[in-house]
Amino acid sequence: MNVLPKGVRHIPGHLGRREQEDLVEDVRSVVRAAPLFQPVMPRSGKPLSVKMTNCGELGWVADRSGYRYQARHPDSGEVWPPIPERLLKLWKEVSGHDAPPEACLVNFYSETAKMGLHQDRDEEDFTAPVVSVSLGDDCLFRVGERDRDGRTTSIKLRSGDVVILGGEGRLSFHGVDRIYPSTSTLLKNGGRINLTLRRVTKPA
Ligand SMILES: O=C(O)CCC(=O)C(=O)O
Ligand SMILES: [Fe+2]
Repeated sequence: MNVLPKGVRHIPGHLGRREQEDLVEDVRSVVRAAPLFQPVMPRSGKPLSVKMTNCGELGWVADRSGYRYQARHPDSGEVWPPIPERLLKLWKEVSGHDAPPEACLVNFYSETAKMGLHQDRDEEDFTAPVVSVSLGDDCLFRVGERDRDGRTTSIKLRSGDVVILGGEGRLSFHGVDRIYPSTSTLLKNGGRINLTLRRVTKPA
């Protein structure tokens, strides 16, 4: 069995098939209100391989001027749609944190997409965990420690799995090395959706 770094929790199969299907419907409504956009690397402008959107009071965006949270969609200028009730419920179940999430990033991975090793550190406050949900095709998820050169462990994430980075694991480096095409029947056109719930602002 893989030993995960301290503060990193993997809950395989937390969501059953029906719940996953309901979440996909929720994501579809979010995408209708806030279409997927193409994030790019700051400075270089090189596109990331994932497409993104958000729901919640704040959304995470990446463009030539940097990585940040903002209240509006970068293309349409509209506020983000609210975080679906189902995800607020999940946060209550697993986060161990009183205050609700402020941001939910929706990442869409095609069969060839990946995400380089990084820390989630654009938030003002790290006392709340990061809670993330996988839907659709399996992926190879890599997670390490607080420094980039630390030991890393790789685990397969499947549809319905939940990962929590909290406490000592809140700033663990992590990334997605690959997607395993056609491993799930959840999404009609294949690929993987990741939903990442975070608190952004410091408690009042
Ligand atoms: O897709 C995943 O499982 C991880 C996504 C992620 O790390 C992020 O959006 O910051
Ligand atoms: Fe991340």
